[in-house]
Amino acid sequence: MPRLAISPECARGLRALAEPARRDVMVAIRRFLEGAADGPHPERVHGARDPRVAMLRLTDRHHGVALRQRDVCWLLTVLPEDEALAYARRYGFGVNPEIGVIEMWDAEALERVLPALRRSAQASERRLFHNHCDADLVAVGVDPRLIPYLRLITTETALDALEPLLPPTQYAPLAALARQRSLAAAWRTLVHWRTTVTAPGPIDPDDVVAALDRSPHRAVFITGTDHLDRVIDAPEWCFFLHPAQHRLSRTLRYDRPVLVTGGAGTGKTLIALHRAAYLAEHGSGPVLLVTFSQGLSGDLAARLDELIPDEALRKRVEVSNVDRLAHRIVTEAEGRPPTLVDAEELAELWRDAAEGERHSPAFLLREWEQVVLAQNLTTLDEYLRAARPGRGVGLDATERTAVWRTIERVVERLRERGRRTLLQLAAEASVLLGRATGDLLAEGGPAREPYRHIVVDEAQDLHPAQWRLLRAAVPYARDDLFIVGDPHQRILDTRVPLSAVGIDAEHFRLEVSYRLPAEILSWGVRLRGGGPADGLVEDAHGLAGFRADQRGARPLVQAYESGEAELAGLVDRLREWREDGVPASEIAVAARSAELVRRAREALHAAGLDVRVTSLHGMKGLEFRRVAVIGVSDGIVPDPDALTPVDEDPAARAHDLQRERGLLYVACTRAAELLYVSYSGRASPFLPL
Ligand SMILES: Nc1ncnc2c1ncn2[C@@H]1O[C@H](COP(=O)(O)OP(=O)(O)OP(=O)(O)O)[C@@H](O)[C@H]1O
Repeated sequence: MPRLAISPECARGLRALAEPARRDVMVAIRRFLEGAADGPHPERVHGARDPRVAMLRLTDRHHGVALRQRDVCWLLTVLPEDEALAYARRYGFGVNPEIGVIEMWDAEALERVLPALRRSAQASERRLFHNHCDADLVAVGVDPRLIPYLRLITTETALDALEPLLPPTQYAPLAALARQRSLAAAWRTLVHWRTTVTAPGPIDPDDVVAALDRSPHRAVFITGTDHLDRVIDAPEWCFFLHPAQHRLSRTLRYDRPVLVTGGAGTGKTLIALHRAAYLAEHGSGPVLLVTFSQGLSGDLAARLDELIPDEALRKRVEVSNVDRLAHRIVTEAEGRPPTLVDAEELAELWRDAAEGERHSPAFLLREWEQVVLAQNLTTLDEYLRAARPGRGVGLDATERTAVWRTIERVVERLRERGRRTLLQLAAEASVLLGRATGDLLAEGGPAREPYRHIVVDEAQDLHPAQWRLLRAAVPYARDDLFIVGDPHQRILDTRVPLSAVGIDAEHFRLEVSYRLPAEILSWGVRLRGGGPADGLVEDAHGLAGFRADQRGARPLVQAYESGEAELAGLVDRLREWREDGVPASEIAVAARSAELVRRAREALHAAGLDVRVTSLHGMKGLEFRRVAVIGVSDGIVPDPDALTPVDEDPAARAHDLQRERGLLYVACTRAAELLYVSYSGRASPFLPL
């Protein structure tokens, strides 16, 4: 029986085929897979650059192009006959001598540029790689067949011009070698492309099958006809992970908690989903996949359904958000659901309590959440001795005592009314779990943590009380916590390093955004400011190195005379997008103020444009092809009501500004294709010039 592997390009092409051609092609591929005597057979292609290239006559019109070795056929594409023939003759194939992954390059185009390379080499004495012998180049993974071309290259610009013709695993080390002139730097670029943690064993450059096994981002081996249908029908991210994504999500075991950070669109959520799926299959108990909000957990659950079609396996993963988890644990312990206080009532309680006090209600609320609840302080004595990280105004012992008394009054009022905040619930739930575990451990019984593995998405916004809850909900054991997040996308005030909540995590960083075109990414980085963002990790990194592989349109920033003109401009813009054929579900509009959200919704609804219109907060974690962010005007962004007065607490104000900036950055980086930003009057001070 032949073995079939499918490339992501092939899966994409098959998905795009119109019916009935698609159905007929799929029937033929199934027959090939089943080894049917009258099914398609690989045929040699005359004039192919690689003798292993074969053609499969799938239907009268469509032919498959494959690379064949032994019983394996790696199906690269399905095209009309002429195009398939041209494709088959065009590409060269190899196995990276250093990391053993499969490589494919545009050999025909390279041959076409050869005369130009020769001419420029004749005109210049300089050779870009003159310092490196052939063995050096092979040591950083260069295919020996490409070396004659490299010897003609005179400048970095000439090398960059060849990038589209070379496999990325050839271009990346060469570019590093040209820029940094160091073999170690060149070699390091290759490590990103390894799909396993450990280096592969000896590499046979002629063994295509072994190379395909090492390249799950380029080839999925099909196990049967049902699997074939799934690989073609499911979204690409379900089967084809980029090497770092694959490596991180499918590592056999982690002995310590893991933290993966990376900029917008680097695939953190996909990694979290794949890790959860991996743990469902290979882990040793119930898995919790947890995120920040209820809306996001709904989205995660739907994506996990796509990733794990097997119902029994899917049931091993519970998808939730931290608030819901806390609520459930408290409900179970108390036998009835706790009553939550709403924001208005809480604000009123703080207003009453602060009357006649030195500090404002907002200051006191922050002190409660960021110092008292964050450190789980339960007595005045503990509070008097506590550090107050992130708080800009010092408090002496007398002031602390007064603040503590005020906080106590509010907590007491809440207790009297039988109401609690979500953070209080998280704190109580972690105590409840700790108690259960402690008791059982004391008896020498099994641990009572409800989960064996926890995977956390959007980790940057979790409060220390929530971290304590998660820590208490899973035993200290291998593969306990797998955490993904981006400190630059923080939209709340928590900036806690994991080490401060007892999580000693091994840290990995992702650098390539697969969502953003380079133009939106670099604009976004200017908006956000590339400096380090604190939280999650102790040694905060900036956004240096964060990059995108794809190019696209620059963000369009549009100024208007008035709010009305801005809304009219939005309606025109969205009409255009719909006329371009973009489905309404792939468009989102966001604004900072609830009033603007309401007005935009009305204007768009009246124009028959029913797209998602939401607050900047509501954009967190989502993705759309086209995004419009409106009302990015001075006086709206940052929201003046969300800023602490500078004379009250300058540090808190600086944090507020950073949070508001992060919020705008999050909304703008949801756009995978086009970003439109508008304002009326003066532009927001956050907008890059
Ligand atoms: N392996 C992949 N296959 C297909 N698409 C991918 C892959 N990796 C990333 N992408 C694209 O990049 C997008 C971003 O992935 P994901 O949402 O996991 O990133 P993220 O790092 O969680 O983003 P953010 O932090 O901005 O929410 C995906 O929705 C998808 O469009």
